[in-house]
Amino acid sequence: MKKQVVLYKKLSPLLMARLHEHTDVTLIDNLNPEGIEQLRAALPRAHGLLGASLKLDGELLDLAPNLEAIASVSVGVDNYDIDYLTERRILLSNTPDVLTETTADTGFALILATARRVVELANMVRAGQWNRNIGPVHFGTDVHGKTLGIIGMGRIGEALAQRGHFGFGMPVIYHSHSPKPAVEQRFDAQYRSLTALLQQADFICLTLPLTAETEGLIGAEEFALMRPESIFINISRGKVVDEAALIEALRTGQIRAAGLDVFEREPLNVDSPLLTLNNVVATPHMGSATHETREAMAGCAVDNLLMALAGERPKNLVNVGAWSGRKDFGVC
Ligand SMILES: NC(=O)C1=CN([C@@H]2O[C@H](COP(=O)(O)OP(=O)(O)OC[C@H]3O[C@@H](n4cnc5c(N)ncnc54)[C@H](OP(=O)(O)O)[C@@H]3O)[C@@H](O)[C@H]2O)C=CC1
Ligand SMILES: O=CC(=O)O
Repeated sequence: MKKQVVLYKKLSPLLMARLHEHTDVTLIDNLNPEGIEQLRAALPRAHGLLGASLKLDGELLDLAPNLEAIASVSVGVDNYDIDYLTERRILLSNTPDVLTETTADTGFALILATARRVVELANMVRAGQWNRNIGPVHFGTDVHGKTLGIIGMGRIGEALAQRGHFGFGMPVIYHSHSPKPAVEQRFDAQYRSLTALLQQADFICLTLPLTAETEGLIGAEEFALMRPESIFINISRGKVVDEAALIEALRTGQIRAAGLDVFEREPLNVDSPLLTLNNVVATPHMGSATHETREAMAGCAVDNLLMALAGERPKNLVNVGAWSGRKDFGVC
């Protein structure tokens, strides 16, 4: 008998065919209230789940007594209760690496767009307001040669450092749990405390995960350490930042501008004060959103799920404790 998989994200025909070959698939193609009801109805028979952008907590997963594995089509795993999954020995996998370069490209797009006011000035042209040569009131600020500050020197942080160092001649400073000698050597980067980074960087870029430790990491006190020339970029998760404090910092000129791909609540409400500010470039959580990368992520998730359902350790296992737990209990 084939195992039952519930998909809550559409896949390409190629990946769909691959999944169908090995499993019985139920597709929930919309996560509206009706789709969530369909998901709840499908959970009791599910052995595997594959999807993204949905909070899967214990309340929902208690409906899935046969669940063996969840393959998230994302690198971030803040939508999952890892302790709960580990306790139930449900294998959680994610999709690191394949999205690193694309997400760093998005980060750099936001750096350039905010510094050079690309969106604001392009909108001015569209609105028919380009009536004479632009002057200082419309000038931006240079990117090349400025100090790039990276908070969270992991895969994406490193890819951002590569772009800044080699592409734009930017001195790189960074903050992480611990110094990274290999990164320092490669990009001539220097480790800083969080406080020193916030005070010294021209571009302050968040590339860390949302965890209990990072939630609300950047608030009023942290914005107060930045300078009026500082540009703040968030491509990690909205909840790492106190959004009200960010809005205040932008409004009062405590910082120059912000490039934001992620928000406390997504999709961002059209009434958000952020959208009234010209010095904000807001994008719709599109860090990894290219055809190539999204297909690679989905392929990676399908591989992980099929491995897990075949009793093998998925390549990108997140909760290693669930695997050792399985072995201890003789499940595999
Ligand atoms: N906007 C988008 O579309 C996308 C957003 N993302 C987000 O980016 C995040 C990072 O992805 P990725 O680079 O692959 O992950 P990595 O795990 O490779 O890197 C994360 C880094 O953050 C650092 N970190 C974690 N907690 C802290 C902390 N409290 N203080 C300082 N540093 C910390 C870690 O440091 P150390 O190594 O020292 O422990 C680690 O190096 C994802 O979790 C996701 O939330 C990812 C893809 C797309
Ligand atoms: O935000 C995207 C992710 O992959 O995580």
